[in-house]
Amino acid sequence: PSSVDSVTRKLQKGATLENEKRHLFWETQPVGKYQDGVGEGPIEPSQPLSEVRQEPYNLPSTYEWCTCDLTDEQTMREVYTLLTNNYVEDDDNMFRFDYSVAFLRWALNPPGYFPSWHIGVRAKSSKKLVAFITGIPAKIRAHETVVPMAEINFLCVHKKLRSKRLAPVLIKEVTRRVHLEDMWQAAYTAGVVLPTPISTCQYWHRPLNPKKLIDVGFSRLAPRMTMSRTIKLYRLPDEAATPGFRPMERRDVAAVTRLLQTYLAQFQVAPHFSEDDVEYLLLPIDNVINSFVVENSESHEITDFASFYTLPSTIIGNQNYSLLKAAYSYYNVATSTPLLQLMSDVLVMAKQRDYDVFNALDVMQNESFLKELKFGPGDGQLHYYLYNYRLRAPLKPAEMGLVLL
Ligand SMILES: CNCCCN(C)c1ncc(F)c(N2CC(C(=O)NCc3cnc4ccccn34)C2)n1
Repeated sequence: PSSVDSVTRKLQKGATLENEKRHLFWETQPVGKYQDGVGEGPIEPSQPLSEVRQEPYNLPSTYEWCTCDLTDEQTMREVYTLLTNNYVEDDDNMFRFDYSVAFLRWALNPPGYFPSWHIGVRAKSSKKLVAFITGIPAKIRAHETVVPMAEINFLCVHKKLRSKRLAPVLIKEVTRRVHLEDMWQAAYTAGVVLPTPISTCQYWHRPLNPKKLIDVGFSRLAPRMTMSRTIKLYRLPDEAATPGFRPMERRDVAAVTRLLQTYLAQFQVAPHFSEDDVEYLLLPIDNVINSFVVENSESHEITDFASFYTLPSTIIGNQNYSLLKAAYSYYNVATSTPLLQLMSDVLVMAKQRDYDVFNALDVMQNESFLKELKFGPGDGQLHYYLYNYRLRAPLKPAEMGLVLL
């Protein structure tokens, strides 16, 4: 009936209006388009620190800035509660990310982090945390240049405060605080299209518990397939196949760092990991980060590395299940074991640890194993962005060596 059409039209108008406002903000930022002949590098010059705006940007009068000390239990609880109730949902509002407290502490307090880059907005009266945005320092290589950047993440505005134009203020405030630390570039990802993606990647999903995924609507029974046939299709061995495949330990840090640096050198954009970064970021913390190595039984050499991070999702409004336990492929290096076999062993590890699904982006060499290991393409695209840094041309997913959390 025509009333439905007008509702749909209004919704679509809302979305495009949202998109219009979004572009109005981003056109004021140094996130320029690709221009033939213009070289690679910063779009705007850095400023003397004296010229950086000293005072925070203005908020609506009933709100105030705060810095969230994530080493404080109470503050971490407030951040967790804001995100688990108001952070990214899928387009059909069936799932919402449920980043855990342990994950947030790991992800946001790496060596050399700046407490001032963990930014919150509170209601002055109730002191309730209603918005959040974070930055962490990272060395990112773009082609042959290693650039100190801020990795921006966890931009979240409480559902009740949407369309109050808070997001642009949060982005400007984190940019100001990054400038105060004499850093002028940033990297971020988003499921939405903004000016100007440096790469657009595709999510792929490998069911581990296909019955639950179908019950909660994450995936659908394929045509002409029964549930029992589907369960059999995705069955995995009980043990890893590769001799010497085991969880990573502290003694492996130097070898894993060498493996990663050599491997990541082939990608046009990639993190520049030090041993300290590897020790902090890749040693196993159950239900946060799991990592594995292959140790050659004769030479005791570390020849391969694989890792995934844990990011559950709240299942919104399902009677039987409340949580989707998802593993996300992180960094994987295969120099002796075929990548296909290494990733098959990682799937076995995730299944052993009761994950429901294993997600991977089509970045790095992931394309080479996705179909054979029975991943299916997701509907989620992830767009990568650099702030104030122009590349010569956008990257194919296989040229992207950076995975953000
Ligand atoms: C720096 N941050 C980027 C990573 C945040 N990540 C993991 C993310 N960013 C956008 C996505 F599109 C996405 N997808 C994983 C695929 C997926 O599993 N889609 C179904 C689903 C299950 N749970 C949720 C929660 C929110 C959105 C979709 N969900 C799509 N992942």
